[in-house]
Amino acid sequence: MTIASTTPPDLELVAITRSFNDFVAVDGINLTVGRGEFVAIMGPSGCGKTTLLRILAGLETASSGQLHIRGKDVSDVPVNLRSTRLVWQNYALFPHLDVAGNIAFGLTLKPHDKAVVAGRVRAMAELVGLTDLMGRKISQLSGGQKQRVALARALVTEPEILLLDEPLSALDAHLRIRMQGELRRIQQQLGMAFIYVTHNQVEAFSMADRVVVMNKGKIEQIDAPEEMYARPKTEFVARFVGTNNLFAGRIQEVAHDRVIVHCGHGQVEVRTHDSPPVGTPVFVVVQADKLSPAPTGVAGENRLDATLRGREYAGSHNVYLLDLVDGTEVKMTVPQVLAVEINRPASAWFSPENASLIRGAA
Ligand SMILES: Nc1ncnc2c1ncn2[C@@H]1O[C@H](COP(=O)(O)OP(=O)(O)OP(=O)(O)O)[C@@H](O)[C@H]1O
Repeated sequence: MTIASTTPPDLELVAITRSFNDFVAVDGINLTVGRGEFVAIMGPSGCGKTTLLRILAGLETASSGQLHIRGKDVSDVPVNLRSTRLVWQNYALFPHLDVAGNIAFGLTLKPHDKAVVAGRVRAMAELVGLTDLMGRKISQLSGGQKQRVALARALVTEPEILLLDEPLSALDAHLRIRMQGELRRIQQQLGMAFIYVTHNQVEAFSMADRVVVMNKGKIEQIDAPEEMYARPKTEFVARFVGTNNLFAGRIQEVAHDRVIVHCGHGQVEVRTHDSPPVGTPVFVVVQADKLSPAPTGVAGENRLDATLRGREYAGSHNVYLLDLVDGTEVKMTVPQVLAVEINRPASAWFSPENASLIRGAA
């Protein structure tokens, strides 16, 4: 008889909650992170991202719930014995030590053979691209180089999971994009799970295998970036992620995959096999880049007759702000400049295939 061996996930959170007096900062979080997965956590300021990361690092204790790393309950394991390491934006490097000394620091906390330390430091320096700077003082490094040192110092201890709290936010836009690619390469090379807290959606969506959106201490949605972007599941996520338009209405008719929604400005058709029943309040969600200018005076499906309120020039595209008759504000993103004046009528339309439904408030 053979016993099936199952590999436990790198991380498993079960109903993790953290309260500060009466205030619940992290509220019943359930999350499983598979082996070597890159998970980004996003959410507005104060939603509990950092508190959650600190609980994983052992810097904060959960009020209740269970925390397993590779199948072991580590809820009571102190920070210095956790197999997690935290990297954050204020590198917290030692100015009196050089690059090599900073990287080696993590290893000096436990007894290690000198040759082993030197070998591991060299390997980490190579991994993060610091080999030529080992003798430099920290004050002689750029922001990007300092972040590499902080990363190497965390990785040299061979954690099972790396936790990153806004690690790139102190870098300029150009360097940030470069470091995003570097971080992803390092993560894949090591096959290590990364839990990455960021305010930056582009960063989260371009790097992560899955994105977690938090709101008021709870998880709103966990999904692959493409899925989260194309099919937000709650009103909060639809408003938080990307540039979505939301039209409030009620399901009026359902016929196979053809769903008619009665909205404040008129009827909208959506193609979906997954419609709630007639009468249900919903939001029709359409991304701003799925709207196109509609010719004037031509009737058509999902036509939005509006007034142009403004235009924002965004380099590669233009964002047009439209007001519908019921006051709903709409954003339309198009590459071209339209021949329409502010405060004059403008029309847009979208295909029923490019709209999705989420449940609205009852
Ligand atoms: N030690 C503490 N005592 C009391 N309240 C706290 C404490 N630590 C955090 N909080 C509160 O818990 C909530 C969540 O804070 P947290 O730092 O986790 O949010 P965040 O999502 O990381 O925010 P930001 O994006 O601004 O860093 C906030 O309202 C914060 O004020």
